[in-house]
Amino acid sequence: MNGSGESSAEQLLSRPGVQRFPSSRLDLFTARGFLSPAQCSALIELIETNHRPSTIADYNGDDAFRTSSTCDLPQEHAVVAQVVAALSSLSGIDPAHAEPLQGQRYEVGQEFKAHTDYFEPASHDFDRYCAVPGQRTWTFMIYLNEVEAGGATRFKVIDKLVQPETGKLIGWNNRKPDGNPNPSTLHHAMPVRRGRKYVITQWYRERPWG
Ligand SMILES: O=C(O)CCC(=O)C(=O)O
Ligand SMILES: [Fe+2]
Repeated sequence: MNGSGESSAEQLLSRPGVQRFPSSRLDLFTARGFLSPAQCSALIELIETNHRPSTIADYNGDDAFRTSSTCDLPQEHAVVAQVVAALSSLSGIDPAHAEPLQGQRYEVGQEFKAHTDYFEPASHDFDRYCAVPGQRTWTFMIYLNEVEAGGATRFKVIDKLVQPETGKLIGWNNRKPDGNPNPSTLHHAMPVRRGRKYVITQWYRERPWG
């Protein structure tokens, strides 16, 4: 178990079904069927019963930048505990470094415009978000359903589009090999055009969450 919030290609690829996207600019991995349809429906139910408008760190003046709803998933719920443990076992990262697992719901027209998950080191809010747990290291996101139309995650710099699929995981390293934030992780949750989209996200930090 890794105590620095760090995973690796070797660790992730040791699990059957994990694939690496070929790119020298970014460490990006996918795994289909990481969660079962039953686990996905249980998580959708939790998101449906407890969500609020999403927010962003470092507000940029665009009220339409992130229009989804967010759910702080209850850690004591069995399926949430299972997912946290499964992601820790996949990544090799100590769950103490995990932020609380979050769910997102996107309705038709909702999106999260192009952004990176790390906090800008020079930003106003850096200390507020990172003083205790440090920077975000890895992101793991799981799609909980098939969206009728739209809702893909687009990695603009490497020109990769990931389509939502029940139980499919994507994960990436937010830093470059030298440890600095990697701008090639820029991604856009494209607007849903028909249906709804549900995802959960696990962000890991350099130090224990708290
Ligand atoms: O919903 C997606 O496809 C991406 C979500 C995302 O990038 C985020 O919540 O940081
Ligand atoms: Fe993101």
